[in-house]
Amino acid sequence: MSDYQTGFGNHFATEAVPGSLPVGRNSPQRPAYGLYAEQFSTSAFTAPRDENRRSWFYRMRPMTAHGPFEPLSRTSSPTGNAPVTPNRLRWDPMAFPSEPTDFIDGLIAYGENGDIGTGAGIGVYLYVANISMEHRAFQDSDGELLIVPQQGALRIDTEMGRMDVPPGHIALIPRGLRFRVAVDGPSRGYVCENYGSPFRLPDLGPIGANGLANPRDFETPVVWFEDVEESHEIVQKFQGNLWRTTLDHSPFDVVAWHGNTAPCRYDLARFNTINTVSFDHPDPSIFTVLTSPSEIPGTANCDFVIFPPRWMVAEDTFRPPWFHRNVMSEFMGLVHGAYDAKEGGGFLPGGASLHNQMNGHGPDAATTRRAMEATLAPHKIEDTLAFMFESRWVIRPTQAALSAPTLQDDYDECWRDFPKARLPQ
Ligand SMILES: O=C(O)Cc1cc(O)ccc1O
Ligand SMILES: [Fe+2]
Repeated sequence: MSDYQTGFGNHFATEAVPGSLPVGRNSPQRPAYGLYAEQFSTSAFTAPRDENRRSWFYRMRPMTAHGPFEPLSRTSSPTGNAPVTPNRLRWDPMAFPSEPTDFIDGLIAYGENGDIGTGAGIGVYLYVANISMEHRAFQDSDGELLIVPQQGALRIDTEMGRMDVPPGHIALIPRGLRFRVAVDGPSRGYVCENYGSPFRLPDLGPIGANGLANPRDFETPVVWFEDVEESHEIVQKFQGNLWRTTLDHSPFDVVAWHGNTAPCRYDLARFNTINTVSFDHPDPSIFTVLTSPSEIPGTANCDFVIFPPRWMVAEDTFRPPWFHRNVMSEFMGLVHGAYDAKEGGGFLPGGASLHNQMNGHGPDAATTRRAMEATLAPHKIEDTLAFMFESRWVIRPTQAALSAPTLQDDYDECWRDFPKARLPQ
């Protein structure tokens, strides 16, 4: 006969071995007996309190320690499409092209979710470019573009003004606005194409009136135009496909404008990073720069989250990101430096990783060992700038991304060799 805890949706607590459940905290530096702490999130971190669901597990081995899933012979999709892999994926940075390649030609789709037709979801791209767009402009009717340069400063000329966007900055281009990108040497970066509601600043709740990304640090260009009577190609992305037409003059001929939809840039170094000054590793939603809400409160179509340089001061805490299964799907990139969950290497500037809905991920074995052994003095994580596009829908990797030579075939190996907990006899 089993024992039970009664009630629906309570905050339950249960332990099979006395002393295995930490008291008053979630993620101590060394959980009892060498157990591993893991968060199991079945709602978005930011779901309203009444809807928020998560539990913490203390287990003998991290659930990340497994090899790739393979299709069961019975796996088939009702639509006949290839099954979406549940596997954790990681890519090395793309090489720079040897052929002349501009921003449009160098955009490579890595994943997508939702549906362009109904205006939900995101497309995720990486770009590599080595020449500027000349007599050519791009218009994305399918979504707003969040551009994250990783190498090479971009000069983005838009119908509403011009912006310089070096690595460490982001640019936000409204859906449908025409723009061209000039590069200064080999350039690489990431793009989130947002089919859903436009990105906005997150509510701050108990943080108060100030903090995270502050409105006054976003910079929208003043008007700029050119009077050029030369042929220009206009490339439009519409319902997933590229279309082209020509104009006999420059599209950048807006002489004045007013209104509240406009491009902007933001220096991520201005982000006011907030974190614990006591214990436990807070949910990464505290690092949200911008959010595109969906129709479910607190459950984003897409959150843009950064992991900037910051002080780590938490006491008796496992300081890196914890082991995690998440109802939300996470695409990550790295602008520079190293990411604190992957000290074992393999997640490189310009590279990317994808941890889709409910698939276990977290610190690699090297990071875990070091974090459990560390002396917990205040420590500044310098030279780091990772980010995440986090979405309520599974991000389906594209065929191009799955067959790219940069796809690592040994990603799962980083979660091998965790020592098993030793329970009292
Ligand atoms: O590295 C990740 O996957 C992102 C992430 C960061 C963090 O601080 C906590 C949880 C988490 O999933
Ligand atoms: Fe995660």
